[in-house]
Amino acid sequence: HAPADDSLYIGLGAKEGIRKIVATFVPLVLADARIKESFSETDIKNLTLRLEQQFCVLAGGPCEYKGSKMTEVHDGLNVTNAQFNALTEDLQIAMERNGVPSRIQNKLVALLAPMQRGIVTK
Ligand code: HEM
Repeated sequence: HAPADDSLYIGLGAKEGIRKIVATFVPLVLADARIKESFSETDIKNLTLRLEQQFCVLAGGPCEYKGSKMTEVHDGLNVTNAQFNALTEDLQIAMERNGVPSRIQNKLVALLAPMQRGIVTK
């Protein structure tokens, strides 16, 4: 079969680029008054690792996501659309700060959008 399209993965800076984006993203989330409360009992090291894996897989990179299903993880957190948008905004800021072109930023955000249905429960 045809090789996987890894142009987004490359655009994000491959494994090291994704690591840096997540390393910027997580502290932004934890400082964001709109959503930080949700993460008060979260294992941040685990969250960081899972986000790296998930973004890598979504971008077409050579990774495996070994976390839980999005519906299971976020069930009971009462996540709102506004919170989903706040988190997405933080991700865009994180990508911006790491020099990711907006065309590439938009591609990752577009891949996250369909997850909204499984994450937002309120
Ligand atoms: C595109 C949107 C989102 C994505 C891709 C995403 C992705 C993830 C991933 C990969 C994990 C780790 C799963 C694991 O440990 O196995 C996680 C955990 C978590 N997410 Fe999200 N998430 C999103 C939106 C949100 C929003 C909007 C909130 C709340 C404001 C939220 C709150 C949490 C919390 C609290 C945890 C940790 C749960 C725990 O420790 O049990 N997430 N998320």
